[in-house]
Amino acid sequence: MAVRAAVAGASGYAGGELLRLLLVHPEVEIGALTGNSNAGQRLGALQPHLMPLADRVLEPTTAEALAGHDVVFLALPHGQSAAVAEQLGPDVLVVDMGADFRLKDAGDWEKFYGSEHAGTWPYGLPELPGARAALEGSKRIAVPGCYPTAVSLALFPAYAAGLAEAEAVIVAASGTSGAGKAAKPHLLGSEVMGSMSPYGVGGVHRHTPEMIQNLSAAAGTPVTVSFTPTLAPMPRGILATCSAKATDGVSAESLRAAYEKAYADEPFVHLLPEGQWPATSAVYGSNAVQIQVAYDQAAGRVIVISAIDNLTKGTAGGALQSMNIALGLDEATGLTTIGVAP
Ligand SMILES: NC(=O)C1=CN([C@@H]2O[C@H](COP(=O)(O)OP(=O)(O)OC[C@H]3O[C@@H](n4cnc5c(N)ncnc54)[C@H](OP(=O)(O)O)[C@@H]3O)[C@@H](O)[C@H]2O)C=CC1
Ligand SMILES: CC(=O)N[C@@H](CCC(=O)OP(=O)(O)O)C(=O)O
Repeated sequence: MAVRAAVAGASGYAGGELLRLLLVHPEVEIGALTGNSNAGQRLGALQPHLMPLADRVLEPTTAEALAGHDVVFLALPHGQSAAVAEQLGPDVLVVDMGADFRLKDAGDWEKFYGSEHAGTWPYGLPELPGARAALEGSKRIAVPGCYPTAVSLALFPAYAAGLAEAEAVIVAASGTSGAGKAAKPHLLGSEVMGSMSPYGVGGVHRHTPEMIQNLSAAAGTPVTVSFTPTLAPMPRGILATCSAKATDGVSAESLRAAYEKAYADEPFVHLLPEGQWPATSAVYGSNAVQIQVAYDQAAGRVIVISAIDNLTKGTAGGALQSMNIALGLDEATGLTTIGVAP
């Protein structure tokens, strides 16, 4: 019997990417599609690439519209999910692609998001230690942020293997779709084209506590994170350059061995052959993660570089991968590691 899925926020980038994937998921039937300011519009006018759904009309995002489904995906701005989720009942699988339920520490939430903490749900990054067990059979899933996905997958094996000191420095570039569809002055084509620029500098980006949460759990001790995001002139993709001081005795061989072991059986994470470097173009439109490691002996630092598609593994693909686990389906159902190139 098909899994009936509703998508709230179907007019946005994350909702659109999710629908692109759901349309080819063999176990899913697409139910209600909701929006906010675009309620009443044809989906074809908003997401012209989703041809089979072109004549579907968006409903307002209400509990009534989302009732009667096995799975409800919430692709809403952060702060909007809790009020919707609490009306959906405990038997529906609710997958929140926003930030509302990712953080464990209410103080962190209040500091970085400026509102009351709604709670903490099982975290939808299956590759992290213990994450799959928490997702199996769960009726609630918090999908990670796009940067924390790229950064946590890059660095957690080094921390879990005791190869990195508890301080990480991360500079990551994101494509502009990471910021959503709503018009913002710094995202105008004339500002973004042909230019790269930093934002959220100095420990203020709201993904910082999420990275700290994941890396500290892997290290078993608090890890400090200095995170600098940058905006790149491309529609999709994240390239994260992550480093940490190496612990005593680390070698290029021990570093590589730790990553080979961590990712040997992961269907979506590819530790690249030595000499090959991650590229956003190689993961475009796919759920794949490319990783490469290096030991900078002179600086005594572990360097790990990861590439993901922010809309796929960074949100909609990760959401679907976690849904598959929660429902007892094969984890890779409906997902591909095949990118679009050139
Ligand atoms: N873009 C990305 O790469 C990633 C996004 N996410 C998260 O996914 C969520 C959606 O992001 P994204 O798709 O990029 O954003 P968009 O701005 O592209 O889309 C936002 C969606 O939410 C709807 N919406 C806006 N305000 C409200 C409201 N008050 N109540 C109900 N619905 C509302 C919009 O409807 P309408 O258009 O009809 O007004 C639209 O469907 C966010 O929480 C984001 O942080 C997570 C990881 C990566
Ligand atoms: C390029 C860009 O602006 N990216 C967004 C991250 C998108 C995301 O993952 O947001 P949520 O945590 O709200 O889900 C940002 O830096 O705010």
